[in-house]
Amino acid sequence: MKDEIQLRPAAGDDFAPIFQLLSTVFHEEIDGELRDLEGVVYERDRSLVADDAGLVAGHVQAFSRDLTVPGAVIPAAHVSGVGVLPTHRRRGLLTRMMHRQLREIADAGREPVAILWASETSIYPRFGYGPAASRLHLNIMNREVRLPAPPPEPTGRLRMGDPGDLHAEMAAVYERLRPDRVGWSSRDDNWWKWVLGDPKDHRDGATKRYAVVHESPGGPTGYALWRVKDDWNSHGPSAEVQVREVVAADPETYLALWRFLLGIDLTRSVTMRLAAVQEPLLYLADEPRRLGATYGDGLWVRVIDVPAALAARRYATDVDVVLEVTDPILAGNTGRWRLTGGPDKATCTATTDPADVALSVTDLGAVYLGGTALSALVAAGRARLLTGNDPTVALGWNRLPSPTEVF
Ligand SMILES: CC(=O)SCCNC(=O)CCNC(=O)[C@H](O)C(C)(C)COP(=O)(O)OP(=O)(O)OC[C@H]1O[C@@H](n2cnc3c(N)ncnc32)[C@H](O)[C@@H]1OP(=O)(O)O
Repeated sequence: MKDEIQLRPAAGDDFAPIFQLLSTVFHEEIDGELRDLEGVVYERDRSLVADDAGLVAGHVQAFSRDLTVPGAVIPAAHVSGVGVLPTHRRRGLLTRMMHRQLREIADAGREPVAILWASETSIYPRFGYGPAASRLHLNIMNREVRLPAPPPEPTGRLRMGDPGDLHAEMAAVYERLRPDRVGWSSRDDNWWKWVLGDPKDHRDGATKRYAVVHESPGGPTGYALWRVKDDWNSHGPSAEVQVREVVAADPETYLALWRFLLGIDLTRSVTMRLAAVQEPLLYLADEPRRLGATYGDGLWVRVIDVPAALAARRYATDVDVVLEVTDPILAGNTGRWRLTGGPDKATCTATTDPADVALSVTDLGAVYLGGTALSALVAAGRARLLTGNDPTVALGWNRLPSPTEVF
C-alpha cells in the first residue's frame, strides 16, 4: 500500500488532536488543565504534524527561546512534543519529521543550535543530537545529613508563599543569574506561567507547589520551589519533600534555602530530579553519600550551523584549532573549520588546512556546552585527535551546564 502520509505545518484545529497524540504516546492523561498550560507556550508556526488522511499520526514542535552557553546567550530551537502513534511507528515518520525540522531551522538562519530532552537516549544521536549536559537526581535522607550552621547574623530572611504571588521576585533573581548559568533557558511571562503551572494531575498525591524567597536588604537573592508528598508508616511521619528548583545568587542564600528544605517537619526524605552535576550541596553536607545522588543525561545539543555556533560561544583558554566535522543531514556543516578564540572572542571560518580533530556533528553537540570532555569522546573512539593540538581544555568552561527544566 502506498504511504500517503504528508508532513505539514499544524493548522488552527490541530491543537486538540496533537495533545491527544501526545497523551497516547506518553501514556498519560493530558486533561484540560494541562492542555491549557501547554497552550500558553505552544507556537503553532513551529509545530509540524504527520497527517494520515486527516489523522494526526506524528508531531514535532520547537519553542523560540534563548539558551545560555559558555560566555554568551544565544537563540536555540527548544525541540519538544515528539511523538508517533503506536499504529504508525517504525515506518520512518520521526526520521522525516526530524530532517524537515532541522532543515527549516537551518534555512531560517536564526538559531545556531537546537536542544531537547530525550525520552530515550537511543533516539536522537542519529539526528545529530549529542548529550551535552548531565544532571543529578538526589534522594536525600534528610535526617542523616547535617549542613553547616547559618551565619550568626544572617543578612537575609525567608518568605514563603504561593508561587504566583512570588513570581516577580523569582523572575528577578533568575534573570539576574541567567547570563552566567550555562544550560538555562530564557523565560518570558508565558514560560513563567508554564514553569509555575501546577496541574492537579501532575501532583501524584502530593501538595500544591510552594515557593520560598530569600530576601536580603538589596532585594531577593534566591528562591526554591517544592511540594510535599505525605506519608506515615509504623515509625510515624515519613513525608517526602519534592524539590523542583533551587536558585541562589550567593552561598548564604544557598545554605539558607537548603537548610529550610532539609528541615521541614514530618518529612524523612528530600528528592530533586534536576540537581546540577556540581551541586554545591555535595560540598556542604557532612555525609554527601546520604544525598543519594544518581547521574542522568539532560540536555542534548544539535549544532545547526557549525561556524555560527562555534563563533557564538566563548572558550576557557585561547584556542586555534581545525575541526573536521561530518554531518550527514545538514551537508553545509561537513568540512574543515578553523576555530580561533578564547575567553573574550571567537571566530570560525572554513579552511583547507589539515585538521587537528575529526568528529561527527553529534559529538560536536556533546562538547558544545562544555559539559562533555572532548577527551572522553576521543577515549571512546568516537572523535579522533589527528595532531597534538588538543582543544579539550578550551572547549570546557568554568561552570558545568545545569539545565533547570524539562521543557
Ligand atoms: C524531545 C521529545 O519530545 S522526546 C519524546 C520522544 N517521544 C516518545 O518517546 C514517545 C513514544 N515514542 C514514539 O512516539 C516513537 O516511537 C518515536 C517518536 C520515538 C519514534 O518514531 P518512529 O516514527 O517510530 O521513528 P522512525 O521510524 O523514524 O525510526 C528511526 C530510527 O530510530 C529508531 N528508533 C525510533 N524510536 C526508537 C526508540 N524509542 N528506541 C530505539 N530506537 C528507536 C528506529 O528503530 C529507526 O532505526 P533504523 O533506522 O535503524 O531502523
